[in-house]
Amino acid sequence: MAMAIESIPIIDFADFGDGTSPEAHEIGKSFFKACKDVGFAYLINTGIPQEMVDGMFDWSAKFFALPLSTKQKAPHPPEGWKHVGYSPIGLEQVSQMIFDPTELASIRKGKYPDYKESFDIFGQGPTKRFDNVWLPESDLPGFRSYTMKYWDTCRQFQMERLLPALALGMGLDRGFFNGYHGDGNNQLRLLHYPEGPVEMFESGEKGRMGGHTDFCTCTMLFQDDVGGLEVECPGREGIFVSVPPVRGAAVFNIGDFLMRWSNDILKSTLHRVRAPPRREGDGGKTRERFSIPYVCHFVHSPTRGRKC
Ligand SMILES: O=C(O)CCC(=O)C(=O)O
Ligand SMILES: [Fe+2]
Repeated sequence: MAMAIESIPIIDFADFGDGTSPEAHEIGKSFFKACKDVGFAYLINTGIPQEMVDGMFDWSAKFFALPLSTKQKAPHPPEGWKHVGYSPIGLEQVSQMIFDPTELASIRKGKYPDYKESFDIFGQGPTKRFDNVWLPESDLPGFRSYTMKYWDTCRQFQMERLLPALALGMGLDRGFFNGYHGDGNNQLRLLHYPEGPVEMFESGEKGRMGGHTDFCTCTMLFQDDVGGLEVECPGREGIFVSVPPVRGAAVFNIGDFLMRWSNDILKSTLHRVRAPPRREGDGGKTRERFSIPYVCHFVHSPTRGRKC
C-alpha cells in the first residue's frame, strides 16, 4: 500500500548559474543530501523548457498511436542489452537481481507482469556501442529530429547543472562527473502504459513496471499527470510511497553505478510503477500513462577529468 510522501526533497536549480556561486554550492549540498538520504528528488527550474517537455509527450503519444505494424518497422534488436528501437507490450519485463532463465520466465507468468511498450534511443557519440533504430521518416515525419533535439536539451542540463551540482555537493571539483560522462552515452526512453480494464490491474493479471533499481549512474524523468510511480522508503523494505506528478518537475534518482562507486553513500532506491486507483468516470478502464526517462550512463573517455 503506497503512502503519500512529503519526504522526497525538491531541489531548485533556479540560482545555479554557472555553478561558481555560493548559491550553487548550497544547491549542490541539498542535492547531495537528497541523494544520500532518499536517492530520489524532484528537480525544478532545470532550464529544460516546459514546452519542450510537452512537445516530447505529444510526439510520444503520436508514436504509440501508430499501428503496431508501423511501430515494428523500428524493432528493438534481439540482444536484450541493445536498448534501442520499439519494444511492444510484454517484451520488456523488469525484475531485480534475477538472472536464472526459469525464474525470469515465471515472472512473466506471475502477478503484475509489465503491461507497457517503449521506444528507446541512445546518444550517438564516438563511444557509442550501437546505432539507433528509427522508423522510416515518412511514417512519422519530424519525430526523429524532435527526439534528438530533446535528447540534446536533457544532455545540456546533465552537463551544465545536474552533474556539477552533485559533484559540488560531494566536495569534488564541479567537473568531476562530467569527465566520466564523456560523449553522452545516455538513453532516452519513451514509455507508454496502455489503458486496460480496471479488473485486469486490480487482480494482478497485469501490472505496469515491477520493482527495480536502475543500473545507470542516474536517471531523470518526466511523467504525465496520471501517477503510479512509487519508491521504497529508505530503510523500510516493502513499504512504498508514491511520487505524485508535479508539473514542471523532473523526478531524479541515483542508479546502481553511482551507489557502488560512492561505496553506498549515494542510494539507488527500489521503485516501481503501479496502476492508479479506480476513478469515477473512467468507464471501468485504467487510464493510459506516459513517462519519459533520460538515463545517464558512465562513459570512459579521453575527456575524463576535464574541468567544465
Ligand atoms: O515510468 C516511470 O515512471 C518509471 C520508469 C522507470 O523506472 C524506468 O524506466 O527505469
Ligand atoms: Fe527505473
